[in-house]
Amino acid sequence: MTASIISGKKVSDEIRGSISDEVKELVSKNVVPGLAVVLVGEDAASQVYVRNKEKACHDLGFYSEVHRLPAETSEQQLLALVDTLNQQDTIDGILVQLPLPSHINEKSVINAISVHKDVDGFHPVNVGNLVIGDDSLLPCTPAGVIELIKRAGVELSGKHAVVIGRSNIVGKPVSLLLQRENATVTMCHSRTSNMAELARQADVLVVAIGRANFIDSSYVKPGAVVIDVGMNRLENGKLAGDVDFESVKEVSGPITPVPGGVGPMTITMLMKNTLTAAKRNHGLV
Ligand SMILES: NC(=O)C1=CN([C@@H]2O[C@H](COP(=O)(O)OP(=O)(O)OC[C@H]3O[C@@H](n4cnc5c(N)ncnc54)[C@H](OP(=O)(O)O)[C@@H]3O)[C@@H](O)[C@H]2O)C=CC1
Ligand SMILES: Nc1nc(=O)c2c([nH]1)NC[C@@H]1CN(c3ccc(C(=O)N[C@@H](CCC(=O)O)C(=O)O)cc3)C=[N+]21
Ligand SMILES: [Mg+2]
Repeated sequence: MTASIISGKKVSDEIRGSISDEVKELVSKNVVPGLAVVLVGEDAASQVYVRNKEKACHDLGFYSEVHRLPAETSEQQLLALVDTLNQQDTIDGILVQLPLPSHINEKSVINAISVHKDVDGFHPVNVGNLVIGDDSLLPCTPAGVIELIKRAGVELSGKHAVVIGRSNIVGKPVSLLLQRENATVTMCHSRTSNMAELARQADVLVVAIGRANFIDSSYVKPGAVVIDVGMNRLENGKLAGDVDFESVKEVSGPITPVPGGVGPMTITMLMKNTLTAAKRNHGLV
C-alpha cells in the first residue's frame, strides 16, 4: 500500500496564508517586515533559492532587498554591506546565501549579522539559545521539518527518531528540536557502522546527507514517517532527494516528496522568522 504524501507545498501555503494576514495587520500599523538577501557569485542553485525567497516576500507583502554581488567581492566589502543592513531600519532580517566563495570566511560573515536580524538562525547566540532551550530565531529547514511532522499528525513524544546527517544547518539542529518534542533521538553520520539497522528502528526517519536516492527501503521500518531533506540536482537537471522515494514509499508511513516537501517549508519558516524579527524590532512582542 503506497504511503500518504506529506505535502510541504500544502502546509507551506496554509502557513503563508496566516503570515500574509499578520503582515496586513502590521502594515495597518505602518510596520512593513523587511528582508535583505545577499547573494555572492553566480551559483545556479543559489539563484533559484534567492528568487524563491524574493517571490515569497512579494507574495506576502514584505519589503525585500536582494543584493547580488560578484564572486570576487572581498570579505571586507561583504562585511561592510552586512553592517549597513544591520543599521537599516527598513530591514528586520538578513540572510547571506551559503555557500560563499572560498576566499570569504563564512563564520566571520554569520557572526557579523545582528543576532536580532539573523533569520537563518545560524548566529552562535541563536544556536546557543537553541541548545539551551531558550527563545531564539530557529534555523529554517529544521523548523520546517518539525512543522511537517506535526502537521502530518505524528505525535513525537516518546517516539524513536533517527536523524541521518549532523550538519550545523540541518542534522544537528533537527536533533535538538526533536528532543524538544520529547522524541528519543539517534544521530547517524558517515562514521556510523550499523546505519541500516539503526535507521530501521526509527518511528520517524529524517535524512539530510546530500546523496541522491541513497536511502532505500532496507533503511525503513514499515509504517515509519520519512522526512527527506535532500536537494540534489541530477545530471538530467531533475531534483532528487536523499531518499529513493519510489522504493521507500511502498513501505513507509507518511513521506515527504522532493521537490514539494521540505524545500517550500524552508522558505516559509524564513518568512515566519522575518515576521517575528519585525514584531520584536518594533516592540510589538
Ligand atoms: N530543503 C532545504 O531547505 C535544504 C536542503 N538541504 C539539503 O540537505 C542535504 C544535506 O545538507 P547539509 O546538511 O548542508 O549537508 P552536509 O554536506 O553539510 O552534511 C552532510 C551530513 O551527512 C552525513 N553523511 C554524508 N554521507 C553519509 C552517509 N553515506 N551515511 C551517513 N551519513 C552521511 C555527513 O556525515 P559527517 O558529519 O560524518 O561528514 C554530514 O553529517 C543536501 O542534499 C542539501 O542540499 C540543505 C539545506 C536546506
Ligand atoms: N543562508 C542560507 N540559508 C538557507 O536557508 C539556505 C542557504 N543559505 N543555502 C542553500 C540552502 C538550500 N535551501 C533551499 C531553500 C529552498 C528550496 C526550495 O524551494 N526547494 C523547492 C524546489 C526549488 C527548485 O525548483 O530547485 C522544493 O524542494 O520544492 C531548496 C533549498 C536553503 N538554503
Ligand atoms: Mg520595519
